Amino acid sequence: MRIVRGIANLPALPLGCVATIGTFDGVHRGHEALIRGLAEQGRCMGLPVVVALFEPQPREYFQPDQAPGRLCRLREKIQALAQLPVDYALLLRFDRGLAEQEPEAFIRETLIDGLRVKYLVVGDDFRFGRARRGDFDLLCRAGEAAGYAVADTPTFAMDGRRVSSTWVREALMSGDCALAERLLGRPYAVCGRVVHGNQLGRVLGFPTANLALRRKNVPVKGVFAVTMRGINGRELAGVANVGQRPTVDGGSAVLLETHLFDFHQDIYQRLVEVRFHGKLRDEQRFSSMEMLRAQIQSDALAARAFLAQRNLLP
Ligand SMILES: Cc1cc2nc3c(=O)[nH]c(=O)nc-3n(C[C@H](O)[C@H](O)[C@H](O)COP(=O)(O)O)c2cc1C
Ligand SMILES: Nc1ncnc2c1ncn2[C@@H]1O[C@H](COP(=O)(O)OP(=O)(O)OP(=O)(O)O)[C@@H](O)[C@H]1O
Repeated sequence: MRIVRGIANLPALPLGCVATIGTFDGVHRGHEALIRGLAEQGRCMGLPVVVALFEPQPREYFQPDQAPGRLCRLREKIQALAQLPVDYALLLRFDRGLAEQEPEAFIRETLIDGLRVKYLVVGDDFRFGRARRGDFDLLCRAGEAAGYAVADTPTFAMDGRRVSSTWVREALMSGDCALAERLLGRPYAVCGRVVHGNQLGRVLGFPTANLALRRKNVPVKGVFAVTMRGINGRELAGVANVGQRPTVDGGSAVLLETHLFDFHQDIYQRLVEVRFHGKLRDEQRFSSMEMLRAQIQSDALAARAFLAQRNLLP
């Protein structure tokens, strides 16, 4: 899969392509089904598969303070798309120019002249262009004139509900990691670099690898049984807290802190992935460090038991 920043950087696609456009937050099983269907069409037509992504996500552009916590950063989204049959991930910068572009101009410049799209798949609720005036019907009408086909996606549902990024967020907020995993097709995970904390963890007896979350809003909060990938080629087990550490007045930044079991290496600066398997409790403010320490100790035992049950303890 090639990553292309902006339509101007797309290599010439002489025969055109099959394409889809969207937010794709989390790259869940609904997205996967759509992309696999698109790739099948691409194979039949002998055309490459393009997934066009808006970045930032449109809701983040329009409502920066109210947009829901995103499930993944761009880097993770690209990693997940790279596991699917996608030839090009096209990043469309969602800025004022794009938000205010007339939908007809978007169709002409991006879809027809840029992508030379021959087959486009979007949800029938897809809206785009100035004042969200562009819709499925407009895409179809323009397609008839320009010679591309438009299809909407058959809904991919589980337990009678359409799988969506919103549902994955709801599952995580309610602490249901198992449901999030079913909807995503893999455990919910956060990637990042290990940064320095204030070294209190060692004093507490529970050193932690800290990841700065660099987002205002995260869809997970509280204490979890986790595993970590990216160190020594193994999956390490641990217990993690996502929060603001009210007991030690951790400030306003949300941190993901992971205590790995039976592990004593220096991993500062390492790029790791933390996978969330089960929620143990909400973060709390304790009246003493000793109470916090005792609680973390019982969290660690609970996490070990939880992971052992799922064969995730090395
Ligand atoms: C499993 C676990 C659970 C935690 N739970 C809480 C909590 O409920 N309340 C809180 O204020 N801090 C909690 N913490 C955060 C600790 O306050 C933090 O790890 C400690 O202050 C060390 O910070 P440092 O890494 O910056 O040195 C938790 C940490 C871990 C690893
Ligand atoms: N469950 C699904 N079945 C089929 N197509 C889907 C499904 N979920 C999303 N899509 C399609 O994938 C594309 C990208 O979806 P997008 O990420 O915008 O929506 P979403 O996952 O429903 O997120 P949200 O919950 O934020 O609305 C769209 O064309 C959308 O219609």
